[in-house]
Amino acid sequence: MLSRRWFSLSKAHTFLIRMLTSSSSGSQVFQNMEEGHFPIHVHNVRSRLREIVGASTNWRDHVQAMNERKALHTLLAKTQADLPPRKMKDSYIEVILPLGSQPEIREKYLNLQNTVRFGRILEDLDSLGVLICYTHTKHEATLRSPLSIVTALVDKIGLWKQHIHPDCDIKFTGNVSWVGNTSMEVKIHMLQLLDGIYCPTLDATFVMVARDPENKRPAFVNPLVAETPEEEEIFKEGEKNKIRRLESSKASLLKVAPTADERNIIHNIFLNTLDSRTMSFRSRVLPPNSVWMEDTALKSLEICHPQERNIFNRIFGGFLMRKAYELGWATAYSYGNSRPYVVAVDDIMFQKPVDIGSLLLLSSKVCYTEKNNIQVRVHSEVYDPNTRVHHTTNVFHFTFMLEKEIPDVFPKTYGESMLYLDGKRHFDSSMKEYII
Ligand SMILES: CCCCCCCCCCCCCC(=O)SCCNC(=O)CCNC(=O)[C@H](O)C(C)(C)COP(=O)(O)OP(=O)(O)OC[C@H]1O[C@@H](n2cnc3c(N)ncnc32)[C@H](O)[C@@H]1OP(=O)(O)O
Repeated sequence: MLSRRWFSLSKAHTFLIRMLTSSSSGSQVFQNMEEGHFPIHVHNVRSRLREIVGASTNWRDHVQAMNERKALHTLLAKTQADLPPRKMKDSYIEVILPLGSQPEIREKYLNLQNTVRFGRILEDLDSLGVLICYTHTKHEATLRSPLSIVTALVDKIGLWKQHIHPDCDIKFTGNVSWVGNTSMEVKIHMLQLLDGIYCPTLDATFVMVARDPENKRPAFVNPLVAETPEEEEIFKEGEKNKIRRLESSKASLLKVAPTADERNIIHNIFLNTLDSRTMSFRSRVLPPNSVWMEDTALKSLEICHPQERNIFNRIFGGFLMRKAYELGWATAYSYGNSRPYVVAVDDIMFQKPVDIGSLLLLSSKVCYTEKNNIQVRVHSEVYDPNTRVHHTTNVFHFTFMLEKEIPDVFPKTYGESMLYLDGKRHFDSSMKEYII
């Protein structure tokens, strides 16, 4: 049996979890229920989003629906100061996924190991994150929002439970936790009803960006005010997250050389994989119980049909995450020959929207291993067969844990060595918060 311990929670985070677990009915951080807000059924999240944006339910009407949105330009604020400030509780939402009380919805979420398909949870988190942002930016006077709110980044998703049960109710709670000029950080918690108590199962942090009605330019969002010291702390954490993201982007291995320690790691790998019988820098041998990174690759192709569209007639970010996750899971499974459990997802940047009709190529590799843990990277790009041009749309990072010991992965080329170091950075950052 694998053991995982809850570890290193920030003060603000501990506060939220304490509040969320304090009663069997799942008492809220905010008292919105008293003000007439009830939990939303998960099925209604998408229909609410459609209503807010005025999206078509039939693909044949999508051009007309988008044209109607153009008229909403007049509702955009000229400056952020023109928009009324919001509190954290204003965007607080609870959503119920009643896997226990409504068995008919289980099948969509079920996997062969009799647990919940994590890819489906990723989809729900993404839709909910967007709904939370629309609630924050709600304009009392208008039904339709002029904003197109898109997912820019999945900063981190961490799991506290190894199993998500397919027959127990799930509750998601979340709110906007930090706001910039046009971007919003959203924190979502997922809890599962076990023996009458909602237990923390997963925490997620997303960054969403508001754009104009045609999704062409950034648009201002309402400022956020913190009401209590706890909320101030949550807001400060959002500020720190932004700085951390900027710093790690500056230190990206695509821009700067590895650190001295990292260079040593790579050189040691190089020395350990040289054939000592030859006096050559070219002949490489794989140490026992290890695998070359190039031999871990799996690929898949998706044709992006209208069915997978989001409310802005582009491909739904949750769908992209589910597909990438499932390929990443299969990569970890075939590498380790035993069932992988997802531990963390981090730093999924949505660099470019994916158009309907695109050919989406996903390629996955094991890029770092430590004990029985595997770090998998999935690269996604769209390919235009007419021009033969490729565009990267996302890079996904998944941390898995396996029940059995696994072989070590070894990079062979310089490029693979950078993937190895990048994988190690993501793994180490996940491990700061989660002990496996
Ligand atoms: C219709 C029926 C179907 C129904 C189905 C319903 C399903 C439900 C669907 C629900 C919908 C589900 C949702 C979906 O499916 S959304 C689909 C998935 N997401 C995308 O396609 C987005 C693709 N990416 C882009 O379009 C651009 O890269 C964006 C727009 C994101 C940024 O563009 P650009 O780089 O040019 O932006 P900027 O320089 O002007 O900066 C603007 C602001 O953005 C901040 N920023 C930028 N990047 C990041 C980052 N990585 N981390 C943190 N922050 C970031 C930046 O700091 C600044 O903030 P601020 O300083 O202003 O505060």
